[in-house]
This record gives sequence, C-alpha cells and structure tokens, in this order.
Amino acid sequence: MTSRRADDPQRPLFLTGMMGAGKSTVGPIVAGLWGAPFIDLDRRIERLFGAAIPALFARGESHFRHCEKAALQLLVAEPGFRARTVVVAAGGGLVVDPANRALMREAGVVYFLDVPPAELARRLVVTPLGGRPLLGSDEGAVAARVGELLDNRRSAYEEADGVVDGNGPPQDVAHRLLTALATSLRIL
Ligand SMILES: Nc1ncnc2c1ncn2[C@@H]1O[C@H](COP(=O)(O)OP(=O)(O)OP(=O)(O)O)[C@@H](O)[C@H]1O
Ligand SMILES: O=C(O)C1=C[C@@H](O)[C@@H](O)[C@H](O)C1
Ligand SMILES: [Mg+2]
Repeated sequence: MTSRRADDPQRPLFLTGMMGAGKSTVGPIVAGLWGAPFIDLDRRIERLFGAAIPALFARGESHFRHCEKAALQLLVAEPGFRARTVVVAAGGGLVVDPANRALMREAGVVYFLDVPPAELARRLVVTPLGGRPLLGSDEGAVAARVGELLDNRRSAYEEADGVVDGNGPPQDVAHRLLTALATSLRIL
C-alpha cells in the first residue's frame, strides 16, 4: 500500500531527521506518490527572512532557531493547514525545541527518517558543506560532528509518531514511509 486512500484522514506529514537523512530528497517523492504538495521548511525560512541559511547562522545559531520556529508557527497557522494533505521537510534541528515537537505532533503526523551516522557522513561529504553551517568546513570532522549531534538529538527525534529506516534508494525509503504512514493515518 503506497498511495493515499480516498477515505484516509487529511493530515500534514512532517519529516524529521538529521542533516543528510533525506528529508528534502524523499519528501518530494512521497508527496508525488501521495498526490500532495511538498514544502521544504528550510526554503520557507530563507524566503521569509530574505537570507540563505548560512547567512542566518552567521547572526548566531539562536537567531536561526528563532527564524525556524517562526516559520513553523506561520505554516501551521495557515487556514486549514491541519486538515491538508501536505508533506513538510522539517529542518534537521527543529525537533530540539520541545515546543516545536509538540506543535508538529499537534498539527500533523511526524515521522523520523533514521539513518546511521556513517551513512549520513558519507552522503554529506559529497554535498557542499557551506549550506550546513553546523558541520563546519572540515570534511574530515563531519562524521564525528554528525555522530555527536545525533547522540544529543536521538531522544527528540524518537518522540515521533513513527520511525522509518532511511537507508537505501530514495524511492524505496519513500515507499517504506508510505506503508508505515498508511497505518498511522487509519488509527488516528
Ligand atoms: N536515500 C538516500 N540514498 C543516498 N543518498 C541520499 C539519500 N537521501 C538523500 N541522499 C543524498 O544525501 C544528501 C542530503 O540529502 P537531503 O538534502 O535530502 O537531506 P536532508 O535530510 O534534507 O538534510 P538537511 O537537514 O541538511 O536539509 C543529498 O546529496 C542527497 O542526494
Ligand atoms: O540539523 C540542523 O540543525 C540543521 C539542519 C538543516 O535542515 C538546516 O535547518 C540547518 O542547516 C540546521
Ligand atoms: Mg533538507
């Protein structure tokens, strides 16, 4: 079962997980299979605040966290949002703030894309590091940094409606996610 049934409740899906987990890659595939729009919250933040993520981080991480919290609150406050079928890629660190976790779970269904640190690092070193300021600029240090962040965040990520193994080709992850989600939606 990988498509939405007509009688499934309409709920937003929030994808969470570490940098490199595939939220921005798998999200549009899921949205396509589900017949739903896709929203990347990181891109929303950039549009709302008129600056790229590294520039927002350059004003301090707490400034960026304030912007991402505001972007989430504005999205969720859009009329009818809670009753929409929409796929949202959350920023990797959005779950760290308990109020953000609570808001996502109240407004929709939250799934954690779980990928081991070694695989995250493998994916991240082949993408430009400048776009992910928390990783720094030293490729050799990415694996350790990712492992440390995941250790600190794991319990927050696990406070989700479901956890999906994010290993393997993005199409496979998307189908895995939709199979799990179908069950979540029917027991709402
Ligand atoms: N399932 C996958 N298998 C292999 N590579 C992948 C997979 N998913 C994503 N990637 C690759 O990993 C990199 C990061 O993926 P993506 O941008 O989707 O991560 P993200 O979870 O959105 O991270 P961020 O929180 O930093 O936005 C990209 O180069 C992407 O092509
Ligand atoms: O894991 C994180 O803290 C981040 C992940 C990205 O999605 C961006 O939101 C930003 O680079 C911070
Ligand atoms: Mg992303």
